[in-house]
Amino acid sequence: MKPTTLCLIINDKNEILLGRKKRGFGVGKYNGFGGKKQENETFRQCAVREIFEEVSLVVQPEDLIPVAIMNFQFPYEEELNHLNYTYIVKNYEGLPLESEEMEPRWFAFDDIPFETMWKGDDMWIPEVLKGKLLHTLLVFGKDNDEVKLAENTYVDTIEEFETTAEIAACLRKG
Ligand SMILES: Nc1nc2c([nH]c(=O)n2[C@H]2C[C@H](O)[C@@H](COP(=O)(O)OP(=O)(O)OP(=O)(O)O)O2)c(=O)[nH]1
Repeated sequence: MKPTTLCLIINDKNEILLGRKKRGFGVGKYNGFGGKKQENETFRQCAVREIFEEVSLVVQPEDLIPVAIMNFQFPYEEELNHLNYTYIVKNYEGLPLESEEMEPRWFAFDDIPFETMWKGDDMWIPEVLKGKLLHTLLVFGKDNDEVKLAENTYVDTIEEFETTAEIAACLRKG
């Protein structure tokens, strides 16, 4: 199960920065910024690196606010399964720039383009934007697109671990 990160960047006008993915898995969809964690880095370091690579913003690891542990399950293509830390980011330096991977755009919270995003996003992103902390399970169908099961568990804190085994154990506890 691969470890990944996802970052929802928010400005002081209460807009969210999303990127339209230009290539690879999820191409064409708007999403937060993030990707696979490398072995030599922590989840927070991964998030900081991915934000810089994908949209040229500089974020300090301590300015990442963990808001969800996402369990993305693809039963028809299990190598796509991933456990993910999602962060909200309110402190960043620089201006968002388009990269080879992402074309960024700010959206008002009531204008998030869920119709051009991953299908389950409308059931959990609004919750974390409201300040809720979540453990979320999303199970995708045969086309790796349709959502077969979506389950939010509301939690009091997001515990941070560095191995997928520890994260999986934490999710089993609820
Ligand atoms: N918002 C959202 N993102 C999803 C969902 N399902 C899903 O796989 N993703 C995203 C999260 C990750 O950015 C990506 C899968 O991880 P990945 O590491 O293979 O893809 P990537 O191309 O973004 O990563 P990388 O090459 O930059 O490391 O897909 C979903 O339901 N909602």
